[in-house]
Amino acid sequence: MKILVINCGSSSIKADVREHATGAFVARMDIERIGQPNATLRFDGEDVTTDLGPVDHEQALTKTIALLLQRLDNPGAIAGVGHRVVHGGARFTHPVRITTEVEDAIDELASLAPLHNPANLAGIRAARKLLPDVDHVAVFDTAFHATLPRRARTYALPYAMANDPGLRRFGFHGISHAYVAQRAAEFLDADVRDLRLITCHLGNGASLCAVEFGRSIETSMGLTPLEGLVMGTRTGDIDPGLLIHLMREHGYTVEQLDELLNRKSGLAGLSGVGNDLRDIEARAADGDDHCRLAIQVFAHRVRKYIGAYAAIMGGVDAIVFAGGIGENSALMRHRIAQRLDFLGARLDEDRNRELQLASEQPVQSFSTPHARTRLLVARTDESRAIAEAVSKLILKSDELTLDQRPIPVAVSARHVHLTREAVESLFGPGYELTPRNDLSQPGQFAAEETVRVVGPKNEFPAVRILGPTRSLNQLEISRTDEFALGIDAPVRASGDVANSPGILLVGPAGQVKLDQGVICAWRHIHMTPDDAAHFGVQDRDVVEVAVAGGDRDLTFGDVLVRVSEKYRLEMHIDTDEGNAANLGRGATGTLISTEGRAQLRRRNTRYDAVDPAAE
Ligand SMILES: Nc1ncnc2c1ncn2[C@@H]1O[C@H](COP(=O)(O)OP(=O)(O)O)[C@@H](O)[C@H]1O
Ligand SMILES: CC(=O)OP(=O)(O)O
Ligand SMILES: [Mg+2]
Repeated sequence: MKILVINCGSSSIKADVREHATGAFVARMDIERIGQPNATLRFDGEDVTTDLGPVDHEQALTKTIALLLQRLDNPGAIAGVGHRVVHGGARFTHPVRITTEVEDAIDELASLAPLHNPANLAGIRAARKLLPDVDHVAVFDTAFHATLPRRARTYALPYAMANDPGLRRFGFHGISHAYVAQRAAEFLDADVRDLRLITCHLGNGASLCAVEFGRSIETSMGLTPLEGLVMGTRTGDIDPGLLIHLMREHGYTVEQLDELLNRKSGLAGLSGVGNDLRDIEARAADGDDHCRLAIQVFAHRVRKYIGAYAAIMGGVDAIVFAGGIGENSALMRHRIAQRLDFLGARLDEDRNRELQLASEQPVQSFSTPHARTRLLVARTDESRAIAEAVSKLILKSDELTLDQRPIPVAVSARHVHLTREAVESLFGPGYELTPRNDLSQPGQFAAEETVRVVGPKNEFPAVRILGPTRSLNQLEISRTDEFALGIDAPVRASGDVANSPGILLVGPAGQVKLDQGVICAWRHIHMTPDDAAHFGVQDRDVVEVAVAGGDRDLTFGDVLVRVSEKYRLEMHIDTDEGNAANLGRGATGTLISTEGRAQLRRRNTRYDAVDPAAE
């Protein structure tokens, strides 16, 4: 199976055709200087370049894709196209098939990755037009960091802002960090799940990642790819007070700050000779002080982060360098890795200087033989990682696609459903409930009205009524509520109230004593027949759902599937279950397994005692 991988940068396009089983390159094409008077095209790393004239991403791809495919024996063999997308926001935590709706979502994130997402999207749109008959898959830089614990991904802003799922630290270069961590583990003959690694992706963009037992737990980029290390043209960390100062005292506008921090700073800004470290190193060797300073500030920042990440993980088994700078600059590696002996990492100067990566040796060590912490260089290969993700998704969906549609999770607080009769007894004859807000399930609403619920031990003064009225009264509470009320409620599917305990409800116009109807709701997923077909499940199946919400990942067993045309895809859990998984109320929209994808496993158990008419 051949996969075309497209990585559109702001001024470049890299397009590779890879054989998915071996990762071998079948053909490759590099286009550079897009947006300048003369963009250039080069195939298979050859020395000859062809001029393309002044082209944008779409024009460049339109002119060249056919030429690239002509270089294949069988151009029709392309099974799928993978696109690197830098910002996937809170929504995209695993690779997805691209639809127009996914394109729009990528577009909405453009302001958070101004150097990247617009270019990524231009490439996607052009490629989908040129190759309309194959699957296009977006693979996100942010996805690997979906496991960042809350303490690492939260900015210390006022709580409501800090808790906004769109205002967190996301992290980038995840495709590379994950790939490099895996390769390093193989080199060390260990399982990545047993290792604490610091991966240093030092390219034009640069970031570090603490990969603890296979998962990203801290990374240097944040909401945008601007936080953290010094980069080719980006500042990395800077006192936010400096921005306020520039705005107040020097009248900087938003556009000017964006330009300054993203495009005019970093190695290019300090050195004054551009963002290519090779040029900067050459000038520094000739005594240029600006270039020396650029190198010192860059290396100092990386060292600082390495120390921090070792502290966070309580130690480190290997520090892995990758990216154009990490793989090629022995000088920069030396500056960064010298005097790390206190961490158990002792640099071998000769090995560092002589080290050359090759395709047969994509990972090499440059620490002294018995160092406790290994120093490694690993060749990163984002396009191979993307090709693997795309082929995995295509192969999987050819079997049974169980994992693509994320399932929103809603946490239900205690509430009550009432019959028309009960509403009239509590609020007066002819009384109609007043809708307060719509619920996600079509036609359902939370009412303005509440009732007092009186249990043997305690009472709840105001329990929300959910409308419209139903054929049965039903009070849904959590296990914790049971203790408070002093009542033993069984775990039941909605509508299945036979032999459940009763309770006293009190309203402004009267009270209703229920003989039965108090249940602890059986966690369940509402879905349409289309969702059910997608997941390969039927109404009343019992499944397992893995959630990665807060920093308390959890797999829920015994989740009941409810299928109806009237439903919308959503899983309902109660407050105890939500707290156990650290899920914010209604906040976390998707279910993901520990691998970063929703997981829905069919089990043999079927539950047949539910009355389908009750809901
Ligand atoms: N031999 C080398 N010595 C020093 N720096 C190098 C060398 N080769 C590449 N680089 C640097 O690597 C950086 C580009 O890294 P790369 O990972 O290719 O960038 P991108 O993020 O655009 O993919 C540039 O700063 C370049 O100067
Ligand atoms: C996210 C990022 O900085 O990517 P790149 O290194 O390709 O600029
Ligand atoms: Mg890069």
